[in-house]
Amino acid sequence: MNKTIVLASNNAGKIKEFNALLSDMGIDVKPQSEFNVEEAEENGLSFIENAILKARNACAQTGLPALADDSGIEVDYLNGAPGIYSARFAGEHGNNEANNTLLLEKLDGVAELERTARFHCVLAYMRHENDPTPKVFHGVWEGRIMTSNEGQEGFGYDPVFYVPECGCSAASLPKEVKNQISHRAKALKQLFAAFQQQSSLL
Ligand SMILES: O=c1nc[nH]c2c1ncn2[C@H]1C[C@H](O)[C@@H](COP(=O)(O)OP(=O)(O)OP(=O)(O)O)O1
Ligand SMILES: [Mg+2]
Repeated sequence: MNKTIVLASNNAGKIKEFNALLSDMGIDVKPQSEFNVEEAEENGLSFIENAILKARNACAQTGLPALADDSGIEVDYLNGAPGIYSARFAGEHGNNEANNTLLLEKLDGVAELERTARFHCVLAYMRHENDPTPKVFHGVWEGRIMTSNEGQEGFGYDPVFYVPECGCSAASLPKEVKNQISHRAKALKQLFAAFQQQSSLL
């Protein structure tokens, strides 16, 4: 398995995690910035649609197979928000600090049991632009929203995401631990199993 796959993401935090996880699997992934891929418009109405849009866009602009990740956090008290809009919850795309502050504000005074939330990671893998059967994988990580920021590791909502199985925030976990148990790790394990079962995918 030594073929190049384009990673259809511009998120530095995600790219780091993919590099760590996929190099363990012997897969060579290159971020789309190396091919000057212009970002896709994420106008789908689900993680699945957005992941496919991003993968197809990267295939079209590189002629290579592509893997995209659309992910976000679903908060029960907010009826599932921010969901697919997680990256722009507070308005400006990718302003993690503002997103976390807004989320803490919206849950101000809400009791622990009502603060349940989960991360979703949907991966879409496409062999080429017109691939009629994109492979889609979905990982979920259950937790709840903290009452303040904690921890320096990770990215995005990690400082406000409490991981019950570890008793701390996701941003307090060493990256090796997060990369074993996260939504992204779970989806990638499925992808890897599919690659092993069906080598014609690569
Ligand atoms: O493990 C995670 N730990 C913390 N936060 C996370 C995680 N995984 C996703 N997230 C958050 C970041 C962003 O607010 C949104 C993803 O948005 P999403 O559109 O998929 O990514 P993005 O625009 O940052 O980069 P790109 O589309 O180029 O891959 O969910
Ligand atoms: Mg995005």
